[in-house]
Amino acid sequence: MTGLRVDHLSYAYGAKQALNDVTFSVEQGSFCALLGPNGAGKSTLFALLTRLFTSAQGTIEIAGHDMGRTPRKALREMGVVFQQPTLDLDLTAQRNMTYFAALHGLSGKDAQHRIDAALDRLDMRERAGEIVRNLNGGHRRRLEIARSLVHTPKVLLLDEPTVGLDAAARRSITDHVHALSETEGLTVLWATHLADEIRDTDQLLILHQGALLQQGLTGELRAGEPLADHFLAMTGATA
Ligand SMILES: Nc1ncnc2c1ncn2[C@@H]1O[C@H](COP(=O)(O)OP(=O)(O)OP(=O)(O)O)[C@@H](O)[C@H]1O
Repeated sequence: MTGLRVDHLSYAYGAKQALNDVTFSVEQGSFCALLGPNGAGKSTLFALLTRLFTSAQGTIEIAGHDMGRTPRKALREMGVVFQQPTLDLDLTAQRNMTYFAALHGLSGKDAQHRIDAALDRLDMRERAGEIVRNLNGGHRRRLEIARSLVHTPKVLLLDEPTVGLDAAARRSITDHVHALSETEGLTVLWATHLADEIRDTDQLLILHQGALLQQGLTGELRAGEPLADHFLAMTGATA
């Protein structure tokens, strides 16, 4: 089954073509990395996938639901972690989770059960009572990922989720999210410009100047070359 399907998607800001006829699909339970240099069109793609923007050209399907025809069903199956953090720093981790659950119509014991499970998945349960301002950057990011899973989506989208984190926190978060796709069947789209966050067994999309230059299994695409070198050869940009 397909977790995420994008078909002939294009988008322009006035005369500036930001995405040009992008087509790809990600199987349910797969981890797919979207690698592109600054300005490649990653954020534009995320804005379209999350329906912040709409486009008359192309279609998007989330867990079998067409975003244009049945947006609510499609969005219900989606968890999103945006590049800019959106936690309330003055509330506890728990309150941030409860608030988000309520936005999804979840309350009471059912909500708490889901919150506990989501915090457990990211090893954050013991920090539930802490004020977010007192958490380090890595723990805040893990909390945001836990929060995005409260309504048990089938597809998780993350837009450069490790920006600003140190190497250890980056490693921990990439490991956690890889584990979510492996053990829980979550479909993951992970946008990054950092080649070291990507594994040979991940599906890879290389986006450059709004177009997909390559897609396939990372290990096969890089064919023995370090991924950063392969990316440089494809795009002229460092990763
Ligand atoms: N509001 C806008 N008006 C005009 N052009 C824009 C606008 N937003 C983005 N662009 C252009 O569209 C292209 C794609 O931008 P986008 O932000 O999607 O890239 P990105 O891969 O997410 O880059 P970054 O990693 O820097 O966020 C870039 O050339 C950018 O300059």
